Amino acid sequence: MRIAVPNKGRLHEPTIELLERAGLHVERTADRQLYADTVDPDVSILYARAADIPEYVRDGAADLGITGLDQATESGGVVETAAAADVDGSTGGASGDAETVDEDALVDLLDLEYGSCRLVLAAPEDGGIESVADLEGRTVATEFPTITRSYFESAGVDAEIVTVTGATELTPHVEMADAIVDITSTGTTLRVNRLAVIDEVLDSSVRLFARPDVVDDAKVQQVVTALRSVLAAEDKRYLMMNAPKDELPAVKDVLPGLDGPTVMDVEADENGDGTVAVHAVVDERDVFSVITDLKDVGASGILVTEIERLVE
Ligand SMILES: Nc1ncnc2c1ncn2[C@@H]1O[C@H](COP(=O)(O)OP(=O)(O)OP(=O)(O)O)[C@@H](O)[C@H]1O
Ligand SMILES: O=P(O)(O)OC[C@H]1O[C@H](OP(=O)(O)OP(=O)(O)O)[C@H](O)[C@@H]1O
Ligand SMILES: [Mg+2]
Repeated sequence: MRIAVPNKGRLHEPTIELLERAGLHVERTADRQLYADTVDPDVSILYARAADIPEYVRDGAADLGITGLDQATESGGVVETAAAADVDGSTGGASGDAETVDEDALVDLLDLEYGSCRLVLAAPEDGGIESVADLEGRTVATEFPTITRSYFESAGVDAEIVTVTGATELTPHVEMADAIVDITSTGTTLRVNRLAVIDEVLDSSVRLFARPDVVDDAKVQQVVTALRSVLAAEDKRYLMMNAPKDELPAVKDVLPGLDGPTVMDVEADENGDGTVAVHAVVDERDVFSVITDLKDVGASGILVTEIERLVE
């Protein structure tokens, strides 16, 4: 099984890092390599441009692809979520309507939660363009012509779309366009170029994509489980502590845990006064208050550690 991943650009490093954390160690060879093996002999990596990855998956050059939702949407074909594509056969209703399933669709298996950005319609500040309707008969420059065309179609506005390959923000200032559809994340580039957001076109983040025919493949499911376990662990912490046995109910009240805390006898409890060790998984954002509450009920020696992966 082959996974297409970005060969360079801002998505390359975080993608390799995620695969590593998921236990799919990528073998490093020459810098300009096309393929790499992983620790799993059945899984290899194909390096490609972020924008080309959806096509590689559709064509069968790769089975899975990791890239931005914006890129998958731009490359054509409807992008279905795993549930909407009815991949596990358990969902019914409207999603089961075969006529709505596009042959070219890629299945959006998992939101990998990085590379977050927004595709927005933006126009010069104080330039008189305040809504999409103001662009009737005007020109819009973008690196995303497919998405932009369908956005204007749904808005019922007839605008001319000009395709550029970068530095889109410059085009309104050289009279090439009246507005742009471009990516923004921090908003710095728009601000520097005195452009104001008129409308949101698409919310994007990096996803794991698959062709519909490989979704039920056992290896694909293993990759999904491995990647999901990294995401699940990200905002959790593992807490270990000692607590007096008779305070256990109070300790358990403080620790919502996944399946409640694990409680173990402590060998060093020589005088048998009933000290136990308690381990639990806690939401990262709750750690601060949970520790205060634990100390109040007599817990001591509290350790907080990060979790590498959490397979549920
Ligand atoms: N601020 C941002 N600007 C551009 N892309 C972003 C941003 N934040 C997240 N992304 C995601 O990264 C993708 C761009 O990947 P790409 O490989 O083109 O990276 P890049 O760093 O822009 O490289 P290049 O030098 O080729 O432009 C976008 O399609 C989007 O999914
Ligand atoms: O909201 P911001 O944080 O400012 O990010 C948005 C900018 O970043 C991207 O450009 P990139 O750096 O990829 O350069 P490029 O145009 O050469 O692709 C994108 O095309 C915007 O111009
Ligand atoms: Mg770029």
